[in-house]
Amino acid sequence: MGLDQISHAYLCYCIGLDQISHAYLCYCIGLDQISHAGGTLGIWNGEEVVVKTSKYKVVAMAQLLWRYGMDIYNIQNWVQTELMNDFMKIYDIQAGGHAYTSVTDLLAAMNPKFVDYLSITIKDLMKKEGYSDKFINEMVMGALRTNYGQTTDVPAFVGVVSMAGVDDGLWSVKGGNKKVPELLVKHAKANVIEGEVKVVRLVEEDPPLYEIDYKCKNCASVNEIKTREYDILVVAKPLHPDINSIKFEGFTTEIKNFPHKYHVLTTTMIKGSPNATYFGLNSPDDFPTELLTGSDKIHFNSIGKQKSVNDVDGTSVYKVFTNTPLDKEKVKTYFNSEDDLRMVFWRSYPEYDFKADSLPPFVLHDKIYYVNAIELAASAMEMSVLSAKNVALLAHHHWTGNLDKIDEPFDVKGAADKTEL
Ligand SMILES: CC(C)=CCC/C(C)=C/CC/C(C)=C/CSC[C@H](N)C(=O)O
Repeated sequence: MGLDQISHAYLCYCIGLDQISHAYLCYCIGLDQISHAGGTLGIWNGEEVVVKTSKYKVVAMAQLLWRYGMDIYNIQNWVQTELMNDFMKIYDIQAGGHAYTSVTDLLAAMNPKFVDYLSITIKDLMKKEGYSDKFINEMVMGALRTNYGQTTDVPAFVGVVSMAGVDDGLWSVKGGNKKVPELLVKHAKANVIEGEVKVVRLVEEDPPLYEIDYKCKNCASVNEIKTREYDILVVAKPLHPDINSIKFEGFTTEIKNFPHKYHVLTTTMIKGSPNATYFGLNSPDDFPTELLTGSDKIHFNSIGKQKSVNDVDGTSVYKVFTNTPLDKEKVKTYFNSEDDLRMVFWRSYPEYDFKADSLPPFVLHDKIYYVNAIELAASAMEMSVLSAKNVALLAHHHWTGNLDKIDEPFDVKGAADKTEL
């Protein structure tokens, strides 16, 4: 999961407080919001900024209507209203205790169309829906390059999530996204043991008993290996050969890594001033808050002006996403001055270059669960949250034998009568 600075209010839902305003819930667990309203958007085609919006919402809408016609209005009705409402059904579904063993069944419970969206590209789907090439090649491509470092050839589900990720109403968590897991751990009163799991061993079969060997982080000897026993395990790390170092031992059916590739992204944070001349702008102040790019021929994916996690102004920090490392020459091209620069290479999310019709399951073995199965449909912290809740419900139902809540199609209309968790 790539943790971006932007997130949706309903994240807070995952601690099980629902049905009231999500912003209020964030407040309840001690999370404040930072608004990103008043930001501007630009699209760079490699030669010029083809569109740059005003900080005033009405003017910005008029500018986008001028360039993209009704597509800009239709996308809001379709993604931000229609599909988002379907997506939000998951909160009623999970409040009713329903859980799913496969990603496709979980998506189908929100809207069966979401499953179809795994096997058509966003480009083809949007063409079918009547969107223009200009809109797809600039706006949809720009959103995908900034959110996933990829193009409009990705499956449509991750494509629509990406479009939701450039919505005007996004906000970020004051203090940084790290506050979310920190507070969840606190509210769950979990006993956190810091260490790196090396081996998962099946020691007894029915009911299963697992032994974990882990490299202890805070032990006197750094390389000390400790062992503990568990009845239920949750894997929340991609099972991919480049990322995973956990060995599964003693299983009759082997637990293997999955073959899907992860996208290697370079994120460079630069404290400085953008080179207005290079981008054909009058001054660095004209640089848009978020500059997207409309082609995979352009070296950078996006440049975004960052808001401090503590909501203080005037930081002049820009985040540059590139698919290859950003060298000194390119930094000089894009920026006039550079007071500080930090660069990270990381496997940020899956490479969505496959037909997503054979996704990993949520259940790897009796009472071993896999949260990361969801990110092959779409990576986002909101997706991880609902996957985590699904896995928690599955574990609870398997433990208590409440199997009729698993993989049952869900009637959203009757949801209100059924909530019981
Ligand atoms: C419209 C539909 C079907 C769903 C939208 C709900 C949703 C998951 C919104 C998240 C949008 C968002 C903030 C995306 C950011 S991109 C993800 C990021 N690169 C990551 O890997 O976490």
